[in-house]
Amino acid sequence: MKYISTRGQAPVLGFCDTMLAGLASDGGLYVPETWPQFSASEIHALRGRSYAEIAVTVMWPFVEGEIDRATFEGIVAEAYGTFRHEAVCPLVQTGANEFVLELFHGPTLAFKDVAMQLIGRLMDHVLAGRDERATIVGATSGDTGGAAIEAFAGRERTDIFILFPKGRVSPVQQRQMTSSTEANVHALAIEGNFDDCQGLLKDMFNHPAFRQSVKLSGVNSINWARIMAQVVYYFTSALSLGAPDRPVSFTVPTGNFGDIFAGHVARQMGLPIECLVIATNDNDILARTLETGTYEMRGVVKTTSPSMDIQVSSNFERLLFDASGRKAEEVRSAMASLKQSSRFDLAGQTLSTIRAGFDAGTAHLAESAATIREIREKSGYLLDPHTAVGVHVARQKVRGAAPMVVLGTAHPAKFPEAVREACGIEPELPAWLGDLMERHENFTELPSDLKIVEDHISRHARATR
Ligand SMILES: Cc1ncc(COP(=O)(O)O)c(C=O)c1O
Ligand SMILES: N[C@@H](CCOP(=O)(O)O)C(=O)O
Repeated sequence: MKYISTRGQAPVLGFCDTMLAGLASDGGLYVPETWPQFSASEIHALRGRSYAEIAVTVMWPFVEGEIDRATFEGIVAEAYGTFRHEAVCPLVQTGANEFVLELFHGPTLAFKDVAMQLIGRLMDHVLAGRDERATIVGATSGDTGGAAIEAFAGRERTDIFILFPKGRVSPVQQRQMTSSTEANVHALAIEGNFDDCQGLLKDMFNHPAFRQSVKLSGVNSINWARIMAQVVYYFTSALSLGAPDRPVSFTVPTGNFGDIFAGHVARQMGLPIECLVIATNDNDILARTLETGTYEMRGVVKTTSPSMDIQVSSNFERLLFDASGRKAEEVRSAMASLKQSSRFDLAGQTLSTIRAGFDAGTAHLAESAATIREIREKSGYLLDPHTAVGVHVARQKVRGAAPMVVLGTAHPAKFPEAVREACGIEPELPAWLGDLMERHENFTELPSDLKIVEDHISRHARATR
């Protein structure tokens, strides 16, 4: 498979170079040249297979020709062997026709583990084959950082620097990022919000001298490999609920639009998905965009679902590209307008295409707290505040007979305060993470200043030596 940039002005790359590049050199995001197709009978044949087997089949067209099949199978089996549930991503029924897809059985209790556990191993494999090193820089609103650190800690060929917004992540999320004892891990607390961290990251990618000198690579969902790994659980869950004979809908708690874009990819590949519902918290830029046709940034509001406190939703660019009929000039003009005036208008046809496949809704603070309480009372199930945003929105959007799957993006114990305030119960960390909050913290505080952050990374990255 070859990969092209959404802005149409970067070199066409194979899978390994796309994964190592992270962001395209023209500032765009890489997407596959075409969507692989799975027929109904090919999807049917996946029924009853293990998560790892389905993962290999679904991802193979994206990596074929670049990684040997047996090696890929070994890497996938090892990655999902780290999950503490035999099904890897199990489904739990929470309502009459409503299910939560638990994506938080990995090492850091967040859906990010699904992709990170794979990418850490894939990158190692590719870098070893080339005898190269890389410097991974990531921006996080809380969960990506912990999952990336867990996946890359102690790896010989990479150093990892994670930029997180100081004071805006939960204490559990912070400790997951700051308590590693490995020398290749660097947690950086940035004065600002997640958008500032992501802005710094994109500026580093758009700075060729720095990018080259540290051999910059990224593991945010701007990296295609992240999306590829997340496509798999749409297949596994839909299969469990009767696909391909019965369509399924998904509601996805959304911030950077990576997780829901993976659902779009699954649908483009042939999985019968009726509707993809975007669920936002009070940072509702995407819900407003679908309603008004204008993507317009406002300030970031602090909520109880901090990982979704985002305004610049990077992967929306990938959807824009696809929904416009893959017109790179339309994407370039939208992104130029966003940079200049913090807004852009969607072209009429692009907006209609998006509205045909997606719906969107918002859960305000009190609504997500009420949802945690209500589900706990009625079914005994404890939601984290991000998943609660999803369940609240899903319940406003139910239509037709298709089962509604809400993506359960984090374990409630990552956000004990918000859960306790909502329903009076303080969720506990699993025993194997029981000492997390006693572990020693190690991080560096930096201002939101590109030069200062780049200098810090250059001084500590081994790839520069
Ligand atoms: C717990 C949780 N839920 C939802 C999201 C939103 O996912 P995405 O950024 O892929 O839209 C995130 C962050 O990415 C998260 O950490
Ligand atoms: N919510 C995310 C923000 C970054 O998202 P990513 O999917 O692009 O890595 C987080 O938890 O950091």
